[in-house]
Amino acid sequence: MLAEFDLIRHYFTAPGAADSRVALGIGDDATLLVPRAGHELAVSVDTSVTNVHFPDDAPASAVGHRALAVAVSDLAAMGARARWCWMALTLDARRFADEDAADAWLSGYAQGFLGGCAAYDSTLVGGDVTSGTLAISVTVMGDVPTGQALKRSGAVVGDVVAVTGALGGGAGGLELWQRGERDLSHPLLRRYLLPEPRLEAGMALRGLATSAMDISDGLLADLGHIRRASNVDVQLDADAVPLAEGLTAALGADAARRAALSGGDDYELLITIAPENFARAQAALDAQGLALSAVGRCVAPGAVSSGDGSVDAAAGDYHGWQHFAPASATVPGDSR
Ligand SMILES: Nc1ncnc2c1ncn2[C@@H]1O[C@H](COP(=O)(O)OP(=O)(O)O)[C@@H](O)[C@H]1O
Ligand SMILES: Cc1ncc(C[n+]2csc(CCOP(=O)(O)OP(=O)(O)O)c2C)c(N)n1
Ligand SMILES: [Mg+2]
Repeated sequence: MLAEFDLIRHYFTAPGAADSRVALGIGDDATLLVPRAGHELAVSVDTSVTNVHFPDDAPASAVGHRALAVAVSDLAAMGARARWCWMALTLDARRFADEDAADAWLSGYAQGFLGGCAAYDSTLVGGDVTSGTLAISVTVMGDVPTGQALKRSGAVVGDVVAVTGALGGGAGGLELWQRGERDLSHPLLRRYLLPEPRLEAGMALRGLATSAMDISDGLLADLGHIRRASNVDVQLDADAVPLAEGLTAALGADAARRAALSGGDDYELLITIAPENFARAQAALDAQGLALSAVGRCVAPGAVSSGDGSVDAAAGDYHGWQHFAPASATVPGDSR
């Protein structure tokens, strides 16, 4: 096994053009960056842990891609452009004791991670390597013209609630993986293991969406964040939620609906937008080959009869992902 520093140099020195806004990159105690004038920096960190966020036996390249993509998704949700990332990698010393196995895994992982960096225009500028349970913590930094970031707090009564793409594919892919499906070209497996952050969509929605977030925990749970931050309620039309390709065929109608409403791992954008701007936003995303579907309306707090009434009766016992929920607990997705 290579020493930490050799490992970093060997696997994680990204090729490509030097980034003129990196005054000092990998190799010193800290990174020095030159922010763009007239922009705010958007910064976020997300951790991916083996057997919590991805299966232990997932292909290494997918693990690398996914760890970056889910972190970059938070920049997309802010309407920011990706710029830089830091990757803190914890490797299981026992699993990586065999040199060939370690090399195979790290090569695949680096290919997935650095491929994502190239695709999202995010330069790897630092990180950390430690031993322990396999986990990856990715910090992303992006920029957005001052005042134009899409927050969770801007929704107002009357806004349309909309989602990009289709939902349920993340949870559907996880279910298929657990059933033994291993063909990474399967659309549902791709949605789970190779999600694509909606960066271009987020940028196109600047000045149009009144609020935005990415769907990581499940639509119902994540809607709760916008409701709380914006002090609105949401009348959701659960039947209007677009289902991922092949989801109903793979899971059946009930489980497909549950996956789309509360499965999580979709990394689509959830937005609110004034009705008069909806068609313009839809056209902008259509030009990117991405659907924008209206799934509900923002209403005054309390205007819907009860917690589950804000969704519809059939969704009442659905819940979103919670890291510390006991296995038997049901947590209403739209509870505050
Ligand atoms: N350990 C922590 N310390 C400080 N802030 C945290 C911590 N964990 C989460 N947060 C903050 O709480 C908010 C919600 O976090 P999270 O649910 O992980 O958001 P997301 O789904 O966008 O990743 C974010 O603003 C995040 O920065
Ligand atoms: C092996 C495995 N089991 C279960 C899941 C489901 N899952 C784990 S974490 C999570 C929610 C998203 O992760 P979180 O750490 O909450 O991300 P954040 O909201 O901070 O972006 C989901 C749906 C999964 N992705 N992989
Ligand atoms: Mg997070």
